[in-house]
Amino acid sequence: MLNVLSYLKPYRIAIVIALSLMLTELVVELVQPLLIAKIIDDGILQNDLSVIYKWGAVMVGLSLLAFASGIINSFFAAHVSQSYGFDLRKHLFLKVQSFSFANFNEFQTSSLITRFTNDVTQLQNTVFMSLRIMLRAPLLIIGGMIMALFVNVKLALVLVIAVPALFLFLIYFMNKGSVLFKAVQERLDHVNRVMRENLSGMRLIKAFLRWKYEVDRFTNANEKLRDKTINSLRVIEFTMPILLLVMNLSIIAILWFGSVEVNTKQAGVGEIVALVNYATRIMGAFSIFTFIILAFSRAKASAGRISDVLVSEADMVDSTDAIEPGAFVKGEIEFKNVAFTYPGTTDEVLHNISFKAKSGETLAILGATGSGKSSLFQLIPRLYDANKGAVLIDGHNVKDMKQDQLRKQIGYVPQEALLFTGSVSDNIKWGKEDASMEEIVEATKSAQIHDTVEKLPNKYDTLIGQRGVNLSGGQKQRLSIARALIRKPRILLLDDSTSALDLKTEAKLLQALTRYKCTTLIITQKITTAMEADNILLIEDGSLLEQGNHNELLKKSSLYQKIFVSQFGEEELRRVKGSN
Ligand SMILES: Nc1ncnc2c1ncn2[C@@H]1O[C@H](COP(=O)(O)OP(=O)(O)OP(=O)(O)O)[C@@H](O)[C@H]1O
Repeated sequence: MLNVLSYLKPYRIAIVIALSLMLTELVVELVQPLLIAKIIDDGILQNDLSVIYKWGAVMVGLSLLAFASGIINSFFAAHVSQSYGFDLRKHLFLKVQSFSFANFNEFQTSSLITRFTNDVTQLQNTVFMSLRIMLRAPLLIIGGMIMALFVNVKLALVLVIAVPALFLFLIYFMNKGSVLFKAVQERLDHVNRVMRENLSGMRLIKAFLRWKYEVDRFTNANEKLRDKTINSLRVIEFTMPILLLVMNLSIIAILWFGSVEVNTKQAGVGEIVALVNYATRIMGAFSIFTFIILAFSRAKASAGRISDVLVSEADMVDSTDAIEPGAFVKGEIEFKNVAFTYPGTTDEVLHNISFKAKSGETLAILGATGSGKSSLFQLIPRLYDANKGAVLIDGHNVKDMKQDQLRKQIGYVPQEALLFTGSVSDNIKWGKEDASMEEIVEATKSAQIHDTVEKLPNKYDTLIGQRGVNLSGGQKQRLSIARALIRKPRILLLDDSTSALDLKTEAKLLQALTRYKCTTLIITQKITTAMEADNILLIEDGSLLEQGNHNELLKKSSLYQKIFVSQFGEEELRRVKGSN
């Protein structure tokens, strides 16, 4: 909580001004009953009009002062709360950018979205309310009691007993509420998660006629959110009637004992009126306490959730003496006895992998689905760190390099071609912000997508829908390749990125890649692609089964022969072996 509140520091002057103005309003409110008592006792009961005029004018003047203070206070409260929300979102965003995938395992995406939006808004509103009314309520209660004691100590004892009891009662509910509202936010996370999965998988849902299942899943999550919220509100609900009961009983007690005091001339009517007035104001302040408990309980839960993200240590940070490979990287890749287990899991997915790809070479990686090919790729740009052994680039362990310098040298095309909302050229420039139109065209020509882009309605300015919905799978793949090529990387990683291309286009693409002279690693299922590579790695169940070029593997690897036969037939294998 303190961690999250520390973001208010830059606004301390504005906060002090807002609180001073709020205190001005409060003082006026506390003085009013005293003035009323004076007007009744010294003016009305004594038939002295001058007293009525004089204190009446003071009351009007003070009301105007409170009015002006209220308006200026609102201005500062809005400024502070909005700026605070802005800063929190910014710091959360920056923090999340520094996360490794291991960090991401800690927080689900839907939960992060709820924290960025709902939780920040909750805190922002609480800050606004605190500067406007929330702090005013407890101060009004305490100030009201003190003033009541000042007016008549004996009668004010009623309030001295009732108010602290109510305070303790409310604090108990506040703590209880905070636990319950944390659970509400978790349910909200769940609703967001279901909604997110549903919206991103809409095509699949329609194709598999799964909408009814999805509606049920959403209804279930929604019901759980409703029930939990109702449950939490229930705790808060009966605080209000109890408050009213206790305060009304206090007022009756003041009137009862007050009438005795007036009869015995130990108190004036004005004093009783002032005390009842203080009691009513205290009751008003207490009644907004229910709302305050609600807001603070939610804010406390939200602050905890935001704080969890902010204090979470990014586990992949550059060491202070990290090497800067800069532009000198040759692009030589070496894996030395590498083993890898995904964070938070126990099964090793890569075992003792060793291989080398010399600068400018092309290396194909073949293996069954789930054998660990993509996992191996992710260790090169350090999306994850190897648990054993070392991944070396130009002889340096990637763990010793500056991450951004390392990644600058790598063009990575992930298995799922992900595009962003924006134009075709925006998406390609994503790989190099300052790329010229010539560079864009050069990249798209190499990726064999230039002709297709030229046929789009607005060519390079054609807008791509969310995640590239208006493009075919092969078009998305080639645009992703163009995005990687525009950086002229020293290392190019293609994770099954040519799977949707026909053989002719793929051959042209591979030919074009040779011009880039980068070290290229291609995960592929196609023998035709592997044939073009200088070296082929055969991966099975996370182990490197065999390596060699096409001809070598055809001779020595039964698995490679099997893959070859599955794509070209027994006869072709016999023919090729015979001609070798
Ligand atoms: N983020 C993750 N957390 C935990 N385990 C994972 C994660 N990603 C993949 N795995 C597991 O690691 C193993 C290797 O997966 P990987 O994606 O590397 O295989 P692959 O050979 O690239 O498969 P495919 O050809 O289907 O893409 C699989 O058993 C998979 O379940």
